[in-house]
Amino acid sequence: MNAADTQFLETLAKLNNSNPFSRERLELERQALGDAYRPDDDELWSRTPHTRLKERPNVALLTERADEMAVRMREKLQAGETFDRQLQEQYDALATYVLYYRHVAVRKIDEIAGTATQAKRHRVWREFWSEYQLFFSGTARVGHDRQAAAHLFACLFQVRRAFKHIFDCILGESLPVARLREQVWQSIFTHDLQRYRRSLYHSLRELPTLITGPSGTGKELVARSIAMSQYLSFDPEQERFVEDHSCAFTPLNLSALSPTLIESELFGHRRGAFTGADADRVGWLEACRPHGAVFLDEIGELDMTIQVKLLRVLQQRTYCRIGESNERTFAGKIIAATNRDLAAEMHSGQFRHDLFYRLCADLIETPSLAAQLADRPAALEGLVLLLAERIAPGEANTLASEALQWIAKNLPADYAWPGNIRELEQCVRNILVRGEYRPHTPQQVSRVEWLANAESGKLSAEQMLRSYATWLYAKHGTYEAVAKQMEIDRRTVKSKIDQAMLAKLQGSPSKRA
Ligand SMILES: Nc1ncnc2c1ncn2[C@@H]1O[C@H](COP(=O)(O)OP(=O)(O)OP(=O)(O)O)[C@@H](O)[C@H]1O
Repeated sequence: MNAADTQFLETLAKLNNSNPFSRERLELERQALGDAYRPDDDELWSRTPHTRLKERPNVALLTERADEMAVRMREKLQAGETFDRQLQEQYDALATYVLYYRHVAVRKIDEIAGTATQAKRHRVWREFWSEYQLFFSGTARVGHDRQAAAHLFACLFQVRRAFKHIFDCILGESLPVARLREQVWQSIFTHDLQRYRRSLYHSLRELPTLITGPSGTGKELVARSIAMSQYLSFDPEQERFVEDHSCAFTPLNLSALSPTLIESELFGHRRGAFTGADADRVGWLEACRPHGAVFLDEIGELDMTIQVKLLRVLQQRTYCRIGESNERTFAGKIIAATNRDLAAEMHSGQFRHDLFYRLCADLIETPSLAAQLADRPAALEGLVLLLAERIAPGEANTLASEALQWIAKNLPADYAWPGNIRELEQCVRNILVRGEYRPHTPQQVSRVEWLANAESGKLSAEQMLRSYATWLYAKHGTYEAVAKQMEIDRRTVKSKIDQAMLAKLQGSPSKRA
């Protein structure tokens, strides 16, 4: 093996364990390929409307070289040569890389998943297993049996799913969004993929993830990507995954529910536990599969008494149904989100310290669209085109150019997009349907739908109270601030918020429960 081979092998071992959304990854590709590296292919970390990963020449070149070197090294092993520990580890990484690209990356997810036909799954697994044996039997690799192969297959399938969800769903070419993709990957695998594969793949779900960021910046999207990318064991005897990954996500919008309902939805209840509980009910924590996640949207809304119970779930993984005393164990992952300043709420006594710190073990922040465009104004073009592909696939190019022209002509260059990507999506949709878009700023909605009604004397005292409370809430963002201004109690404010009006004020569709 010459110096170039040694350098390639060393770098590829690092690359095999690196975060594909990091800048480090591009640097490693550059090192591994040397003069052959194509600098014009520098976009792995940010998907553009014109780039797809499999078309990247650098990846194709790397795969080709890795393939060729893996076969050479395998022949040496078969001829009786032995590798020292370091070389053996590098060979393991090289073989893993090759197995991924030959058997997993080239497959569509539903060719491998639990939903695939038995015949398809059988073929994919058998091909993987037989090449795994070719690479590893007779080597010093620890545990090169069927179970070890099944575990590696499961990990590589997880990598495939995570990559697809993050790369395809979290759009944006700016640096803040590139960092977001990198963070999401770390939430799934940590920063050390090798350690994850070795020992963390089952226990990492015990760490909750907290996603913060303004409304409409993709917090739910991020939560879904994490939930759908959890580890699933592969059973080599049955030749199938233990579960279907597609039903792993359970979202719960806490702001739309009363405290009693939240408690019952989350923990379940026993028949007769409270008025109206006329049958036993399984809560979301109980229904969540071990590889799944419960997503608690608007965690800042959680009542203090439920915060205590949730803390117990996070610390001890246990909870009780309402009206029961026997403890049950929660098997999945908790993902929470908020667009409020949870640290400030903790300091003002509205959110428990212990729960806050527990949730912060893994923190992700979604950037506002304004921050993305400040970093890279041209990112708007790519986003509009990708959103247009989602909205009207057959008309994406024409719709995107119509939308971009309309935006350039009618909105100020520094328009802040207060509803973020959700608003941009709505703008593109409106332009498709009506050929124009009218931003729903708080001032406009208030003038058109509320003050105008008040001026014409149409509102009852109750409607007036609800509208005013909602309008203030949209401005201030907390019940406390509204309560203080209106000189009424926080709970009354909460009960008066009109969700439909709030959604309009925030430029977003009404929340579902
Ligand atoms: N980075 C992104 N890439 C692609 N789509 C995005 C992105 N961010 C947001 N969106 C889209 O914007 C819409 C709103 O996203 P989502 O519901 O995840 O936002 P959110 O931050 O959870 O909002 P809220 O705080 O109001 O619940 C969705 O249609 C989502 O697909």
